[in-house]
Amino acid sequence: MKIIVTDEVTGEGLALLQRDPRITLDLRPGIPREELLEIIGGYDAIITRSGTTVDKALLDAAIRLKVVARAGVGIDNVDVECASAKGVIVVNAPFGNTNAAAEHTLALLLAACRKVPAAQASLKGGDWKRAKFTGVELRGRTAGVIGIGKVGGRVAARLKAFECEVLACDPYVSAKRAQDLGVRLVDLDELCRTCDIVTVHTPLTDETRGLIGAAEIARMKPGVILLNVARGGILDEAALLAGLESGQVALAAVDVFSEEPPATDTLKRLVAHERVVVTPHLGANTQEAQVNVAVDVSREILAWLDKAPLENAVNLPRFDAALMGQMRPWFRLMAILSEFGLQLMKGNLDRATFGYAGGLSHHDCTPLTVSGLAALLDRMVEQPVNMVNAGLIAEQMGLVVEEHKSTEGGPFSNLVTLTLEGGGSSRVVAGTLFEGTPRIVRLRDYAMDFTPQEHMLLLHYEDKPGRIGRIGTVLGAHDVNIAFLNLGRREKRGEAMVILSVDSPVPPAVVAEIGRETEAGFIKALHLPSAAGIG
Ligand SMILES: NC(=O)c1ccc[n+]([C@@H]2O[C@H](COP(=O)([O-])OP(=O)(O)OC[C@H]3O[C@@H](n4cnc5c(N)ncnc54)[C@H](O)[C@@H]3O)[C@@H](O)[C@H]2O)c1
Ligand SMILES: O=C(O)[C@H](O)COP(=O)(O)O
Repeated sequence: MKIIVTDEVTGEGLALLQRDPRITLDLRPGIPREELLEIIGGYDAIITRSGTTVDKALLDAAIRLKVVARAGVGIDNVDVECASAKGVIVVNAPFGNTNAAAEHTLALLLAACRKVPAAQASLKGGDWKRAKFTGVELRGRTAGVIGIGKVGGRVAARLKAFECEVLACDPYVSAKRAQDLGVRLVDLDELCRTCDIVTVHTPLTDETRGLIGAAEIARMKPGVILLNVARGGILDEAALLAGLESGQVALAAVDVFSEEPPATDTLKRLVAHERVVVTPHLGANTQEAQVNVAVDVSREILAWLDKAPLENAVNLPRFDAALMGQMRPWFRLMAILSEFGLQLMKGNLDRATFGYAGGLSHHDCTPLTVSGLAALLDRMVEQPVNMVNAGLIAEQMGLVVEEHKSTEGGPFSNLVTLTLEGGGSSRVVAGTLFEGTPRIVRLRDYAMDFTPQEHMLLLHYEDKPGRIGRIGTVLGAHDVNIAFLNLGRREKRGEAMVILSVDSPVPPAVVAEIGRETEAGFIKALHLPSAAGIG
């Protein structure tokens, strides 16, 4: 696996990858965009921070790319939708820099309140001035935290330690979350009207862009203190500058900008404003956080290589790690059933129904459905399909996907049934695991029992003496060795479903000959790479 690292990601955290003989790691922090576009096609994974824009143009050029790993939490620099459509997994490190960002928020707030940067510059410049740098205290003030997720929650707790009354606005958290943090949940309007300090800690989304703009600032208390250590643009920068210039905003602290580095006139004036404390997106820049996030994304990449569950994939359906662990042995059966069913289909596939019976039905079987669907579609469409893009591709194709559950598995403690419908017909194939090995136990309405193999021959005919002998004779005459045979039928001399596994592919002419010899109503040679553990 070839991995390119395009931002400053600490080597200590990447050691896990460097030690792995399967991996070649190219450290190219700060690589110019044009050069990256030229070489990205040779890489399987990219590790970034906020400094690299992983947009459609980059993803289009990244023909080999499997994983985008963001060594940090914010993924607004990654076109996740485009990555998903291409089946590229996007992972991040959502927890590793939380504390660093929360501490930095408080560092900036205190620095702004006590005029630390200006006082330091004055002293280092040779002055000894004190009155000019008289500050304000946090104790007794009302602070409003917008977004009480991982960072905002920690900021709220720290503000309380400074004896602030803390209000929070977050429409997506439970009352219990606010209660546990000891903060009062209010709406944005009340927060704006009542707080002395307002700090934003939401992700940057269409909903939060400009969440605090001119109208909100105008509603705030004169002399309000504003902070943005989340993402540039949540706190509208032009409105903030106007608020500072009018005196409505007394102090501000900004770590993040809508354009980094800040280049527009507004941003330059904001950075230069004497009542603003600024840092160049340093919220996550602690030694601890940088090791954390680098280790976290390295683990995710190794998990991907080992086909183990990913914990922080942002565009994989989110499954509990324990559930994925339990479901993993079933993935191969899902691939086999899908491949088997699809090879029996005649027309276009309109509907795929995944049925789970017995013990399995007590679990969330979505991982199985998604992996079965991915296996189906991977054989139907040209682009690679995996659990990331399977749902999207099914939707684009107009394929109806259904899941049914029943506690009743008949003689089986667990049973998976795949029904494929299309072109006016349907195909049913069911299987289970015996001691961890996939077995097919039903074809259409015939009870069967066989371990699927790479090369198989399936026939349906009227059961008469000598037919199996003829199959053996024809195959023998063409040097095709039979490994196993299983026959399913409902009554003596009735119709029979016969499946044979053979050591080598059965040529089409031999298939036709067996069909004639046995007067088969249906005969098909099947090739199941997934049964051989391939694909
Ligand atoms: N400056 C830095 O270096 C740095 C470091 C870490 C995180 N961050 C940024 O901090 C922000 C928060 O990160 P996090 O890990 O706490 O994320 P998180 O997902 O844990 O929390 C975000 C919270 O915002 C809330 N939210 C979403 N939309 C909202 C809205 N319209 N109004 C109010 N609340 C809303 C969510 O419900 C959630 O509770 C992100 O933007 C992240 O990128 C910056
Ligand atoms: O989203 C994040 O994790 C923080 O903003 C940190 O970004 P960075 O990794 O570019 O410092």
